[in-house]
Amino acid sequence: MDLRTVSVSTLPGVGTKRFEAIKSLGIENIYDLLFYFPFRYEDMEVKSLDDAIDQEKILLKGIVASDPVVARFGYKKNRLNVRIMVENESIMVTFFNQPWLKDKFITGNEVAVYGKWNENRRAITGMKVLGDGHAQDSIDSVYSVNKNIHQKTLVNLIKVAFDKYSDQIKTVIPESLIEKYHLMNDRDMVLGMHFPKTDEQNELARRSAKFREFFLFECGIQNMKSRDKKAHVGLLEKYDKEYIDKFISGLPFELTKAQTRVTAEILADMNSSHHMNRLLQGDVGSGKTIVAIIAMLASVTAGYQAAIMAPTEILAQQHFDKIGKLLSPLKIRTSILTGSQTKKEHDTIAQNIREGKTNIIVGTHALIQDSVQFKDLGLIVIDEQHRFGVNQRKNLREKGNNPDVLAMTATPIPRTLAITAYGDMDVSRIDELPAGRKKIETYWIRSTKIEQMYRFVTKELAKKAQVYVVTPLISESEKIDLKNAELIFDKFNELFAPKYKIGLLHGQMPNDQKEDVMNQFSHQKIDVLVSTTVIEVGVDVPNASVMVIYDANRFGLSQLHQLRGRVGRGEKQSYCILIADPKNETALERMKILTSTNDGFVLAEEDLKMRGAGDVLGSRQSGLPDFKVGDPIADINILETAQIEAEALFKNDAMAKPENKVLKSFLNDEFEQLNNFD
Ligand SMILES: Nc1ncnc2c1ncn2[C@@H]1O[C@H](COP(=O)(O)OP(=O)(O)OP(=O)(O)O)[C@@H](O)[C@H]1O
Repeated sequence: MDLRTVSVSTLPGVGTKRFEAIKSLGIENIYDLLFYFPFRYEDMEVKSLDDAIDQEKILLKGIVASDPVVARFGYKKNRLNVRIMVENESIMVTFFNQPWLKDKFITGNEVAVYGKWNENRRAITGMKVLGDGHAQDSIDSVYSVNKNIHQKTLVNLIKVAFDKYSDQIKTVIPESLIEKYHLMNDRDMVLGMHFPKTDEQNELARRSAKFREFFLFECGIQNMKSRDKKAHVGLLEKYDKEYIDKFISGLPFELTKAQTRVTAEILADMNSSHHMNRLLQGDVGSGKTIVAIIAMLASVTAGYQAAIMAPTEILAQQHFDKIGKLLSPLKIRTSILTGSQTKKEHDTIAQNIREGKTNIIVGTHALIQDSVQFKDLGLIVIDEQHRFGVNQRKNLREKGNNPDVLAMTATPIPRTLAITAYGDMDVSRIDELPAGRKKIETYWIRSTKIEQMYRFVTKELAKKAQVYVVTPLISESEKIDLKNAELIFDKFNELFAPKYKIGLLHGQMPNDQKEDVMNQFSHQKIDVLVSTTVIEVGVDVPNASVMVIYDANRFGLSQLHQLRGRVGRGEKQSYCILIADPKNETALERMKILTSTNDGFVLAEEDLKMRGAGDVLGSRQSGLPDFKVGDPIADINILETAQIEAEALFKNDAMAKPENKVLKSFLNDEFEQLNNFD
């Protein structure tokens, strides 16, 4: 019997109202109910007073030493006080608003009270009382419920369902893996998750449930990947190899080995009939842009259009300028589409794109509007892909006839994210910087020492350095940020103008002004650029060599690394000065890590540990699925094992084996849902 086809409403005691209530938790059938696991457990082991920790929960056992007294206070409130003797000490027990518990305390009887310990008063605020005989050790499961349904009701329903259907719980994980990793079968796991008798039993059940959850997820990913590969649905972009080789040898610099390798990987994908879904990862300044340009040019030589979507207008403009410089001598027609163009401009550009008059289109998310239709889109490049939501990426993909996709990111991908969020993508990595780059020297100073920074900047300016000064995000409000940037701008003017030219850049400036300031900075007409974080990603001015970041503790590690990556992009020795007054250990730790390493990978791993995946990649856009039992960061080892096993299963076509029958039919039903995961 498939428990997913048996409705919870068939259980005794579940009428229409209760069924509705339970549905509000997302539970409809017996399978859902049995796999609705507790989100935490309360340790109900009796402890000694020596183990009691202030403000933490504890279960204490003792003899009732006084008659309970219920006192009323306030409006309809009451308090029950009773003393119990625990290890020869009289402990005060208080329960709020549960006067009926009075009957549980009979002088001279043994009781166990679970509650919050107050060290100062040697007292406990009770949450639960276990009477005589019940005070043995146990573990209590705690479920996430809502106002429609009580913990107790839910637990009872799970009990009833388990008693009736436990024989029908089929184990979906292949037997060989259960043995290899010493896991529980699904029936024992369900039992150990809901009603554990010992910590060991619960521990094993949890490990099994985590493996099961990760493994099924990874099977979904593998399935998607193998479908993409098998079905010849991708575009075959037969590009002109000779032309591309010539273009590469004509570049003003030689590609690094890593750039050459990833370019070959990408071109091979494009030149095959399977669909390319590739992630290009390379640390800040490693030279991803030129690789993307080569790929786009290849697509054009194959007779297709190519598009690149950037997260900000500044970046789109920068790409457009670079592409124009390199490709217009070759008569490649390029255009740029952003949100700030007039309707007339937009319409003309969109028409050229539709009619195939434009070969390469650079844009922001304006590219995904309905009014933009391509004639024959062959390749999409998505720059800083985590800045776009899953849907935005999907929309762009749907613009052509399943075009090849190249996503780029400078965020080094910690293992967790590589396995989960990007699991269905092939990954190319640029793991070296262009020759001649020097290590950026990073210093951290407290705001009281700000004069040191001014002195340093004075010295560097005298050496013709260009300086970025990034002002903090004081609040969510752009206005306040701006005011702050203006104050700092004034200060720099006071100190350095007119000898040096100071520029100001912020998000609220009209586009053409932003462009103008950026242009002046990149042509060395501005010496110091005071900016909000609009310059965070991608901005490329190789001559700039000093980065000053105010209130650095307000930024995440990955973000600081991105900002710092705006310098050290040429051959000059570059510096980064972080101004911060860390208020706690973690903040202090972050400053220390930044000054000690330039390795984006190390920083991203640390960031992930400190802040969680959602924050590192921008919440909800991380593409990380919502796991229920496992935590992709804390349980990375289980996740990796699950990934390896799922991959092996698909690689060897082992799915056809009889031992995987249950898994296969289970997944067949689940895949529909998993396929939506982009
Ligand atoms: N092989 C190379 N040799 C020398 N310079 C290079 C090479 N490849 C790229 N560059 C230059 O290095 C700088 C950084 O390259 P690019 O802007 O592509 O970096 P990126 O990987 O996109 O970094 P970010 O993620 O910070 O935007 C550019 O000025 C680019 O022209």
